Amino acid sequence: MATTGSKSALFVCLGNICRSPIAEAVFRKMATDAGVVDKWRIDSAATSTYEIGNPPDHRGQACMKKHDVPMKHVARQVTKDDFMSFDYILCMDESNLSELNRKAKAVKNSSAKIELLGSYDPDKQLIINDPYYGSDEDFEKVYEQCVRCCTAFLKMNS
Ligand SMILES: N#Cc1ccccc1-c1cc(NCCCN2CCCCC2)c2ccccc2n1
Repeated sequence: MATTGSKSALFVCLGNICRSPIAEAVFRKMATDAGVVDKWRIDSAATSTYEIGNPPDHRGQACMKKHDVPMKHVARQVTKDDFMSFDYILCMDESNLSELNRKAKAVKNSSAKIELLGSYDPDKQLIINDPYYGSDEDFEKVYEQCVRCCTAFLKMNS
């Protein structure tokens, strides 16, 4: 049950072990540092079933430790209820976006705003690419993009 003035954001990617748990953790730290985390429901999820029950990728964990951002998550797949209960569903690439819009069509009263997280990037990098087959550098790029986008998103919703 949402209280007055509360908002909610669900970060989504393909497997919910690389990009979306990083985005969730970065946003939660920013909201905490801004003193508003209690006004937010923050979570992340996958479009796929690939990694359900698994922790974040070890490369992402190493990146977040390097930046002193707490990250603790167990991968889950997005549910029909998510489309009704979150204000924002923020995803990483066009494949996530089309998959989410397809799933939303099967939900009677889907009210979430489904957007690319990259649409908030002041550097206009619209897509946050999947680092699964990539390097530590690719995870660092995901982190930097999430910092820029989450900063703008929080500012816009404060
Ligand atoms: N798919 C793709 C893909 C395409 C391009 C770049 C990355 C990926 C890619 C592949 C993954 N797991 C390997 C394939 C999984 N199996 C696919 C067939 C069904 C049974 C599961 C990922 C796992 C977690 C997070 C991101 C991932 N991303």
